[in-house]
Amino acid sequence: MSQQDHDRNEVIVATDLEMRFPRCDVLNGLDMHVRSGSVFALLGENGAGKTTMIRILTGFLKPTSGNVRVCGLNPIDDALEIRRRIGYVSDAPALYDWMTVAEIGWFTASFYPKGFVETYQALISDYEIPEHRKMKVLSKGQRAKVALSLALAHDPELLILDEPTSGLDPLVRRQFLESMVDRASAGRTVFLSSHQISEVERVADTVAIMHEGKFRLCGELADLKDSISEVTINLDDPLVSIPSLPRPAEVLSEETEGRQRRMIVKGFSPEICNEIVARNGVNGVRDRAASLEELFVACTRGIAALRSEPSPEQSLAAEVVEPS
Ligand SMILES: Nc1ncnc2c1ncn2[C@@H]1O[C@H](COP(=O)(O)OP(=O)(O)OP(=O)(O)O)[C@@H](O)[C@H]1O
Repeated sequence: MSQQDHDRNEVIVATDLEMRFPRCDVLNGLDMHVRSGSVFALLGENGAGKTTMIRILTGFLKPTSGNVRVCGLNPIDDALEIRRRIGYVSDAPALYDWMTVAEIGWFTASFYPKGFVETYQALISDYEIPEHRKMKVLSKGQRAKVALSLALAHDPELLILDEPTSGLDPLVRRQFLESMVDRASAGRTVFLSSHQISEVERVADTVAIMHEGKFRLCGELADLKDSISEVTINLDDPLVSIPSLPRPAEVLSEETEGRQRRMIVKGFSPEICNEIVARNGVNGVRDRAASLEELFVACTRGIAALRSEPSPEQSLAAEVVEPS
Protein backbone atom coordinates (compact mmCIF):
# COMPACT_ATOMS: atom_id res chain seq x y z
CA MET A 1 0.00 0.00 0.00
CA SER A 2 1.17 3.59 -0.53
CA GLN A 3 1.87 5.46 2.69
CA GLN A 4 -1.24 7.59 2.22
CA ASP A 5 -3.59 4.64 1.60
CA HIS A 6 -1.89 2.75 4.38
CA ASP A 7 -2.52 5.62 6.80
CA ARG A 8 -6.17 5.58 5.85
CA ASN A 9 -6.20 1.78 6.00
CA GLU A 10 -7.67 1.58 2.49
CA VAL A 11 -6.84 -1.25 0.14
CA ILE A 12 -8.79 0.11 -2.86
CA VAL A 13 -9.21 3.81 -3.63
CA ALA A 14 -10.90 5.01 -6.80
CA THR A 15 -11.73 8.62 -7.60
CA ASP A 16 -13.79 10.11 -10.38
CA LEU A 17 -13.59 6.93 -12.43
CA GLU A 18 -15.11 7.04 -15.91
CA MET A 19 -15.42 4.19 -18.38
CA ARG A 20 -16.86 4.92 -21.77
CA PHE A 21 -17.30 2.25 -24.43
CA PRO A 22 -18.54 3.17 -27.91
CA ARG A 23 -22.27 3.72 -27.43
CA CYS A 24 -22.15 2.86 -23.74
CA ASP A 25 -21.04 4.95 -20.74
CA VAL A 26 -20.58 2.50 -17.89
CA LEU A 27 -18.86 4.47 -15.11
CA ASN A 28 -19.68 8.14 -14.63
CA GLY A 29 -17.38 9.63 -12.01
CA LEU A 30 -17.42 6.78 -9.53
CA ASP A 31 -15.63 7.14 -6.17
CA MET A 32 -14.84 4.14 -4.01
CA HIS A 33 -12.93 3.45 -0.79
CA VAL A 34 -12.48 -0.11 0.44
CA ARG A 35 -11.23 -0.53 3.99
CA SER A 36 -8.75 -3.32 4.60
CA GLY A 37 -10.10 -6.14 6.73
CA SER A 38 -13.62 -5.76 5.35
CA VAL A 39 -15.97 -7.75 3.14
CA PHE A 40 -17.08 -5.20 0.53
CA ALA A 41 -20.03 -6.20 -1.66
CA LEU A 42 -20.83 -4.53 -4.95
CA LEU A 43 -24.48 -4.80 -5.94
CA GLY A 44 -26.04 -3.69 -9.19
CA GLU A 45 -28.51 -4.72 -11.85
CA ASN A 46 -27.44 -6.71 -14.90
CA GLY A 47 -25.25 -4.46 -17.00
CA ALA A 48 -24.67 -1.94 -14.18
CA GLY A 49 -20.88 -2.19 -14.63
CA LYS A 50 -19.74 -4.56 -11.84
CA THR A 51 -17.53 -6.72 -14.06
CA THR A 52 -16.19 -3.60 -15.78
CA MET A 53 -15.23 -2.19 -12.36
CA ILE A 54 -13.52 -5.47 -11.41
CA ARG A 55 -11.63 -5.60 -14.72
CA ILE A 56 -10.34 -2.08 -14.03
CA LEU A 57 -9.24 -3.04 -10.50
CA THR A 58 -7.38 -6.08 -11.79
CA GLY A 59 -5.62 -4.20 -14.59
CA PHE A 60 -7.40 -5.91 -17.50
CA LEU A 61 -9.12 -2.69 -18.56
CA LYS A 62 -7.85 0.90 -18.62
CA PRO A 63 -10.44 3.42 -17.43
CA THR A 64 -11.24 6.33 -19.74
CA SER A 65 -10.30 8.72 -16.91
CA GLY A 66 -9.95 8.93 -13.15
CA ASN A 67 -7.57 7.43 -10.58
CA VAL A 68 -7.48 4.00 -9.07
CA ARG A 69 -5.07 2.40 -6.57
CA VAL A 70 -5.21 -1.23 -5.51
CA CYS A 71 -2.94 -2.22 -2.61
CA GLY A 72 -1.29 1.16 -3.22
CA LEU A 73 -0.46 0.26 -6.85
CA ASN A 74 -1.72 1.46 -10.21
CA PRO A 75 -3.55 -1.46 -11.88
CA ILE A 76 -2.32 -0.55 -15.36
CA ASP A 77 1.32 0.26 -14.59
CA ASP A 78 1.71 -2.47 -11.94
CA ALA A 79 -0.71 -5.09 -13.33
CA LEU A 80 1.64 -8.05 -12.77
CA GLU A 81 2.50 -7.09 -9.22
CA ILE A 82 -1.19 -6.55 -8.40
CA ARG A 83 -2.15 -9.96 -9.81
CA ARG A 84 0.63 -11.53 -7.73
CA ARG A 85 -0.65 -9.86 -4.57
CA ILE A 86 -4.37 -10.30 -5.00
CA GLY A 87 -6.56 -13.34 -5.61
CA TYR A 88 -9.09 -12.98 -8.42
CA VAL A 89 -11.89 -15.20 -9.66
CA SER A 90 -13.74 -13.93 -12.73
CA ASP A 91 -17.39 -14.70 -13.47
CA ALA A 92 -16.21 -17.17 -16.14
CA PRO A 93 -12.80 -18.49 -15.00
CA ALA A 94 -10.54 -19.51 -17.88
CA LEU A 95 -8.87 -22.74 -16.75
CA TYR A 96 -6.60 -24.91 -18.89
CA ASP A 97 -8.93 -27.74 -19.84
CA TRP A 98 -6.20 -30.19 -20.84
CA MET A 99 -4.58 -30.07 -17.37
CA THR A 100 -5.57 -32.14 -14.38
CA VAL A 101 -6.63 -30.51 -11.11
CA ALA A 102 -3.17 -31.22 -9.66
CA GLU A 103 -1.31 -29.96 -12.75
CA ILE A 104 -3.11 -26.63 -12.81
CA GLY A 105 -2.03 -26.16 -9.16
CA TRP A 106 1.66 -26.88 -9.95
CA PHE A 107 1.50 -24.64 -13.02
CA THR A 108 -0.02 -21.69 -11.11
CA ALA A 109 2.40 -22.20 -8.20
CA SER A 110 5.28 -21.14 -10.46
CA PHE A 111 4.00 -17.54 -10.27
CA TYR A 112 3.81 -17.49 -6.47
CA PRO A 113 6.09 -17.93 -3.47
CA LYS A 114 6.70 -21.30 -1.77
CA GLY A 115 3.81 -22.95 0.04
CA PHE A 116 1.27 -22.36 -2.75
CA VAL A 117 0.97 -26.03 -3.81
CA GLU A 118 0.52 -27.34 -0.28
CA THR A 119 -2.28 -24.84 0.48
CA TYR A 120 -3.89 -25.50 -2.91
CA GLN A 121 -3.86 -29.26 -2.31
CA ALA A 122 -5.41 -28.79 1.13
CA LEU A 123 -8.22 -26.63 -0.31
CA ILE A 124 -8.85 -29.10 -3.16
CA SER A 125 -9.02 -31.92 -0.67
CA ASP A 126 -11.46 -29.94 1.57
CA TYR A 127 -13.65 -29.42 -1.49
CA GLU A 128 -13.37 -33.17 -2.25
CA ILE A 129 -12.18 -32.70 -5.84
CA PRO A 130 -10.28 -35.64 -7.35
CA GLU A 131 -6.74 -34.34 -8.05
CA HIS A 132 -6.13 -36.47 -11.12
CA ARG A 133 -9.29 -35.58 -12.96
CA LYS A 134 -8.93 -33.41 -16.08
CA MET A 135 -10.33 -29.88 -15.85
CA LYS A 136 -12.50 -30.41 -18.94
CA VAL A 137 -14.58 -33.12 -17.26
CA LEU A 138 -15.28 -31.21 -14.03
CA SER A 139 -18.78 -29.98 -13.26
CA LYS A 140 -19.49 -26.24 -13.14
CA GLY A 141 -19.40 -26.21 -9.33
CA GLN A 142 -16.15 -28.22 -9.24
CA ARG A 143 -14.53 -25.75 -11.64
CA ALA A 144 -15.69 -22.89 -9.42
CA LYS A 145 -14.05 -24.61 -6.45
CA VAL A 146 -10.76 -25.09 -8.34
CA ALA A 147 -10.80 -21.43 -9.39
CA LEU A 148 -11.39 -20.38 -5.78
CA SER A 149 -8.62 -22.65 -4.50
CA LEU A 150 -6.19 -21.17 -7.04
CA ALA A 151 -7.16 -17.66 -5.96
CA LEU A 152 -6.80 -18.44 -2.26
CA ALA A 153 -3.68 -20.59 -2.16
CA HIS A 154 -1.22 -17.70 -1.76
CA ASP A 155 -3.36 -16.19 1.03
CA PRO A 156 -3.82 -12.87 -0.80
CA GLU A 157 -4.26 -9.62 1.11
CA LEU A 158 -7.14 -8.78 -1.25
CA LEU A 159 -9.50 -11.30 -2.82
CA ILE A 160 -11.63 -10.05 -5.72
CA LEU A 161 -14.55 -12.24 -6.70
CA ASP A 162 -17.05 -11.72 -9.52
CA GLU A 163 -20.25 -13.63 -8.63
CA PRO A 164 -18.36 -16.09 -6.42
CA THR A 165 -21.12 -18.46 -5.38
CA SER A 166 -22.75 -19.15 -8.74
CA GLY A 167 -22.44 -22.89 -9.37
CA LEU A 168 -21.82 -23.82 -5.73
CA ASP A 169 -24.30 -26.03 -3.91
CA PRO A 170 -25.97 -24.59 -0.76
CA LEU A 171 -23.66 -26.43 1.65
CA VAL A 172 -20.45 -25.32 -0.03
CA ARG A 173 -21.92 -21.86 -0.52
CA ARG A 174 -22.46 -21.55 3.21
CA GLN A 175 -18.96 -22.85 4.01
CA PHE A 176 -17.47 -20.49 1.47
CA LEU A 177 -19.32 -17.44 2.83
CA GLU A 178 -18.24 -18.26 6.37
CA SER A 179 -14.65 -18.54 5.22
CA MET A 180 -14.89 -15.04 3.70
CA VAL A 181 -15.97 -13.64 7.07
CA ASP A 182 -13.05 -15.48 8.70
CA ARG A 183 -10.64 -13.95 6.19
CA ALA A 184 -11.87 -10.47 7.01
CA SER A 185 -11.51 -11.11 10.75
CA ALA A 186 -7.91 -12.15 10.05
CA GLY A 187 -7.30 -8.72 8.45
CA ARG A 188 -7.64 -9.78 4.80
CA THR A 189 -10.00 -7.94 2.45
CA VAL A 190 -12.69 -9.47 0.27
CA PHE A 191 -14.26 -7.53 -2.59
CA LEU A 192 -17.14 -9.30 -4.28
CA SER A 193 -19.88 -8.59 -6.77
CA SER A 194 -23.11 -10.45 -6.35
CA HIS A 195 -26.78 -10.70 -7.20
CA GLN A 196 -27.48 -12.81 -4.13
CA ILE A 197 -28.78 -10.16 -1.77
CA SER A 198 -29.46 -12.55 1.11
CA GLU A 199 -25.86 -13.78 0.94
CA VAL A 200 -24.49 -10.27 0.84
CA GLU A 201 -26.60 -9.47 3.87
CA ARG A 202 -25.01 -12.41 5.71
CA VAL A 203 -21.37 -11.69 4.97
CA ALA A 204 -20.73 -8.10 3.90
CA ASP A 205 -19.85 -5.34 6.31
CA THR A 206 -19.79 -2.71 3.57
CA VAL A 207 -22.22 -2.56 0.67
CA ALA A 208 -22.29 -0.39 -2.45
CA ILE A 209 -25.28 -0.22 -4.77
CA MET A 210 -24.31 0.81 -8.28
CA HIS A 211 -26.70 2.59 -10.59
CA GLU A 212 -26.08 4.65 -13.71
CA GLY A 213 -22.32 4.47 -13.34
CA LYS A 214 -22.08 5.68 -9.74
CA PHE A 215 -22.65 4.40 -6.25
CA ARG A 216 -26.18 5.34 -5.39
CA LEU A 217 -25.58 4.15 -1.81
CA CYS A 218 -22.40 3.03 -0.13
CA GLY A 219 -21.70 2.42 3.52
CA GLU A 220 -21.46 0.01 6.40
CA LEU A 221 -24.39 -2.38 6.06
CA ALA A 222 -25.47 -1.84 9.68
CA ASP A 223 -25.47 1.97 9.22
CA LEU A 224 -27.39 1.78 5.96
CA LYS A 225 -30.03 -0.40 7.56
CA ASP A 226 -30.25 1.93 10.56
CA SER A 227 -30.58 5.06 8.47
CA ILE A 228 -33.05 3.84 5.86
CA SER A 229 -36.68 3.10 6.57
CA GLU A 230 -39.74 1.91 4.79
CA VAL A 231 -42.41 4.50 5.56
CA THR A 232 -46.08 3.80 4.90
CA ILE A 233 -48.50 6.74 5.03
CA ASN A 234 -52.24 6.07 5.14
CA LEU A 235 -54.33 8.84 3.64
CA ASP A 236 -58.01 9.76 4.04
CA ASP A 237 -58.26 10.25 0.32
CA PRO A 238 -56.00 8.84 -2.43
CA LEU A 239 -55.86 12.29 -4.01
CA VAL A 240 -54.32 13.97 -0.96
CA SER A 241 -50.85 15.20 -1.90
CA ILE A 242 -48.03 15.07 0.60
CA PRO A 243 -45.49 17.89 0.33
CA SER A 244 -41.87 16.83 0.19
CA LEU A 245 -40.40 15.50 3.40
CA PRO A 246 -38.25 18.00 5.31
CA ARG A 247 -34.45 17.63 5.24
CA PRO A 248 -32.44 15.61 6.05
CA ALA A 249 -34.94 13.03 4.82
CA GLU A 250 -34.34 11.84 1.26
CA VAL A 251 -36.95 9.80 -0.59
CA LEU A 252 -35.25 7.01 -2.55
CA SER A 253 -38.42 5.54 -3.99
CA GLU A 254 -42.13 6.03 -3.73
CA GLU A 255 -45.21 4.11 -4.78
CA THR A 256 -48.92 4.65 -4.26
CA GLU A 257 -51.56 1.98 -3.85
CA GLY A 258 -55.03 3.35 -3.21
CA ARG A 259 -54.87 5.33 -0.01
CA GLN A 260 -51.48 4.05 0.93
CA ARG A 261 -48.20 5.73 0.02
CA ARG A 262 -45.10 3.63 0.54
CA MET A 263 -41.65 5.21 0.47
CA ILE A 264 -38.09 4.16 1.11
CA VAL A 265 -36.60 7.09 2.99
CA LYS A 266 -33.06 7.87 4.11
CA GLY A 267 -32.81 9.90 7.32
CA PHE A 268 -36.39 9.45 8.53
CA SER A 269 -36.84 10.43 12.19
CA PRO A 270 -39.57 10.47 14.89
CA GLU A 271 -39.77 14.30 14.46
CA ILE A 272 -40.47 13.97 10.74
CA CYS A 273 -42.97 11.22 11.51
CA ASN A 274 -44.84 13.54 13.96
CA GLU A 275 -44.83 16.31 11.40
CA ILE A 276 -46.47 14.08 8.77
CA VAL A 277 -49.02 12.67 11.20
CA ALA A 278 -50.11 16.23 12.04
CA ARG A 279 -50.95 17.00 8.41
CA ASN A 280 -54.54 17.19 7.15
CA GLY A 281 -55.70 14.09 5.37
CA VAL A 282 -53.08 11.83 6.96
CA ASN A 283 -54.58 8.93 8.84
CA GLY A 284 -51.47 7.26 10.16
CA VAL A 285 -47.77 6.66 9.53
CA ARG A 286 -45.80 3.45 10.06
CA ASP A 287 -42.09 3.04 9.67
CA ARG A 288 -39.67 0.14 9.97
CA ALA A 289 -36.08 -0.61 9.00
CA ALA A 290 -35.79 -1.39 5.29
CA SER A 291 -34.23 -4.67 4.15
CA LEU A 292 -31.21 -4.69 1.85
CA GLU A 293 -33.42 -6.02 -0.93
CA GLU A 294 -35.76 -3.04 -0.51
CA LEU A 295 -32.77 -0.68 -0.63
CA PHE A 296 -31.55 -2.36 -3.79
CA VAL A 297 -34.93 -2.03 -5.52
CA ALA A 298 -35.28 1.58 -4.33
CA CYS A 299 -31.82 2.51 -5.62
CA THR A 300 -32.32 0.93 -9.02
CA ARG A 301 -35.97 0.67 -10.09
CA GLY A 302 -37.20 3.27 -7.60
CA ILE A 303 -35.00 6.03 -8.98
CA ALA A 304 -36.50 5.59 -12.43
CA ALA A 305 -39.99 5.69 -10.93
CA LEU A 306 -39.21 8.92 -9.04
CA ARG A 307 -37.93 10.55 -12.23
CA SER A 308 -40.80 9.43 -14.45
CA GLU A 309 -43.59 11.81 -15.35
CA PRO A 310 -46.36 12.03 -12.72
CA SER A 311 -49.44 9.97 -13.60
CA PRO A 312 -52.62 11.95 -14.48
CA GLU A 313 -53.95 10.99 -11.05
CA GLN A 314 -50.87 12.38 -9.27
CA SER A 315 -50.98 15.60 -11.32
CA LEU A 316 -54.62 15.99 -10.44
CA ALA A 317 -53.78 15.51 -6.78
CA ALA A 318 -51.21 18.27 -7.00
CA GLU A 319 -53.75 20.59 -8.58
CA VAL A 320 -56.77 20.02 -6.38
CA VAL A 321 -55.31 19.53 -2.95
CA GLU A 322 -53.54 22.23 -1.06
CA PRO A 323 -50.85 20.99 1.29
CA SER A 324 -51.65 21.86 4.90
N1 LIG B 1 -15.78 -4.16 -24.27
C1 LIG B 1 -16.99 -3.61 -24.23
N2 LIG B 1 -17.44 -2.87 -25.25
C2 LIG B 1 -18.67 -2.28 -25.23
N3 LIG B 1 -19.52 -2.38 -24.19
C3 LIG B 1 -19.13 -3.12 -23.14
C4 LIG B 1 -17.85 -3.78 -23.10
N4 LIG B 1 -17.74 -4.42 -21.91
C5 LIG B 1 -18.90 -4.18 -21.25
N5 LIG B 1 -19.73 -3.41 -21.98
C6 LIG B 1 -21.06 -2.93 -21.59
O1 LIG B 1 -20.92 -2.32 -20.33
C7 LIG B 1 -22.10 -2.53 -19.56
C8 LIG B 1 -21.70 -3.10 -18.19
O2 LIG B 1 -21.26 -4.43 -18.35
P1 LIG B 1 -20.74 -5.30 -17.12
O3 LIG B 1 -20.37 -6.64 -17.64
O4 LIG B 1 -19.71 -4.52 -16.40
O5 LIG B 1 -22.07 -5.38 -16.23
P2 LIG B 1 -22.37 -6.23 -14.90
O6 LIG B 1 -22.85 -5.26 -13.87
O7 LIG B 1 -21.20 -7.06 -14.54
O8 LIG B 1 -23.58 -7.12 -15.41
P3 LIG B 1 -24.07 -8.60 -14.97
O9 LIG B 1 -24.66 -8.48 -13.61
O10 LIG B 1 -25.10 -8.90 -16.02
O11 LIG B 1 -22.89 -9.53 -15.03
C9 LIG B 1 -22.99 -3.44 -20.36
O12 LIG B 1 -23.97 -2.62 -20.99
C10 LIG B 1 -22.06 -4.04 -21.40
O13 LIG B 1 -22.72 -4.33 -22.59
